[in-house]
Amino acid sequence: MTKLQFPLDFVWGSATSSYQIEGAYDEDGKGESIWDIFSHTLGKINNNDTGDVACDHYHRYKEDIELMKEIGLDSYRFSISWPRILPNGKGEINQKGLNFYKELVDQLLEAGIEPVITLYHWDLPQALQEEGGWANRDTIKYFVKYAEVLFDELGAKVSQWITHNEPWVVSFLGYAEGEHAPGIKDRKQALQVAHNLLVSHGLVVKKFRELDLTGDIGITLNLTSVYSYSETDKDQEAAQLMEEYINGWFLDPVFKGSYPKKLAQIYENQFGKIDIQAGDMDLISQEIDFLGINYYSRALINYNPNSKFYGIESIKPAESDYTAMNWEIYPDGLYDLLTKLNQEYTNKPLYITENGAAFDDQIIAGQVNDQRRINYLKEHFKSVYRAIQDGVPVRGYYVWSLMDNFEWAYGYSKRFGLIYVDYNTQKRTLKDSAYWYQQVIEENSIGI
Ligand SMILES: OC[C@@H]1[C@@H](O)[C@H](O)[C@@H](O)c2[nH]c(CCc3ccccc3)c[n+]21
Repeated sequence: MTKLQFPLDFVWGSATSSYQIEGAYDEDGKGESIWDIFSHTLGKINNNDTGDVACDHYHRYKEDIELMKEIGLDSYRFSISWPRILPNGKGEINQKGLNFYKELVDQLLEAGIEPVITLYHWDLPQALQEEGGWANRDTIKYFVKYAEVLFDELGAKVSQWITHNEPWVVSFLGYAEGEHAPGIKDRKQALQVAHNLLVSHGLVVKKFRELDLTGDIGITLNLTSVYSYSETDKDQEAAQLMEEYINGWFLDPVFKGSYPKKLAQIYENQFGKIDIQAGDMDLISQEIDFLGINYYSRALINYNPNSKFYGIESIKPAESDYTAMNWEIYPDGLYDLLTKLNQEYTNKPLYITENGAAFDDQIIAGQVNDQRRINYLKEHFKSVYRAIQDGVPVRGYYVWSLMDNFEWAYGYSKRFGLIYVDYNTQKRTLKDSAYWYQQVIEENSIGI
């Protein structure tokens, strides 16, 4: 069997986020987040599931770290719950909340697992939402203060920081489509939110530099490879617009200091100007140390005059394979994305901060034979291998997710984990994919 050998220092990890796994939503002084409010609002989440208990990671973190050790992770990416640190988003620090993350980091380091912290993975303190949330430019300064508390407390121990997880989702699912917290449907407000998130990213990076911390800082964007369904001008124009909407809207400000021209003009014609202050774009596009990429699938686009979104229509080829999220399985898209990022945006190190798949996992006699997830991961690892061979500086890969968890509007109905969670008993069971991943990590290679 041929083995594809990864670079010696390649980082194999797995990722989670606070609201999706911690539970203890109102324990030890934690304040409410917008996701506590959203999930407690009937009809918003599948089966009216909530993150009140989730995987009870807040109490079971030691057991979960043992499982990370068993898999052999080099690194673990997790997010910090802002309202656990600052219950009102600003002001009084909740020491018990801070202690939880200090202990988590210490236990990870003791286990030889590198902690990578995401400062914001969607769980805004509800107290700030009541003042307008990310649509209010004041939230930016509270985010910087929150980051500073964590830099002061953990900066000496944590060497990799991510300012935001997927500002596109926060903006356009939270404030335009209304599918995510805070459930607002106002595309103009969503554009202001996107801008404020980017400014907050820039100011946190600036604060990180001022504190002269030893680690690296970057941002994680959900990105997809966009393809035109045909060579017709209309299809190609629609694909180009989708590229600007999904990828360019955040990649261009961060790496080029401006919004994508075509779509920015469409939005300005439709909504007027958003509030962009002098110096914002320079702040947003200041140097970062790495880019985090969350890749799941591609977008295949054709022009449809009846489409509700600027003539853009997504095509789902019948002959393709799909995950339980109905996302097309398209590993080549990861290779194409990585090479495009390196050629058109940045020579900085790239991390796959999320890639993974939900399938209808069944636990039978204490085992989960998730061969489809093994196949999915192997094919995507091969795409990363090809990109590295072509000189793209991909430094690491975090499987989404370490364990089954609260899948936002889908609640607990979608399982992405390497570890199966029985939510009635909270029993964890390593799936076949976890044992497969354990061997990949041990050998730092994949057999093809
Ligand atoms: O849906 C699986 C994961 C989430 O559980 C993570 O919290 C989130 O970072 C994340 N992002 C994506 C890709 C973008 C996306 C997010 C939500 C809904 C649809 C697409 C997939 N995922």
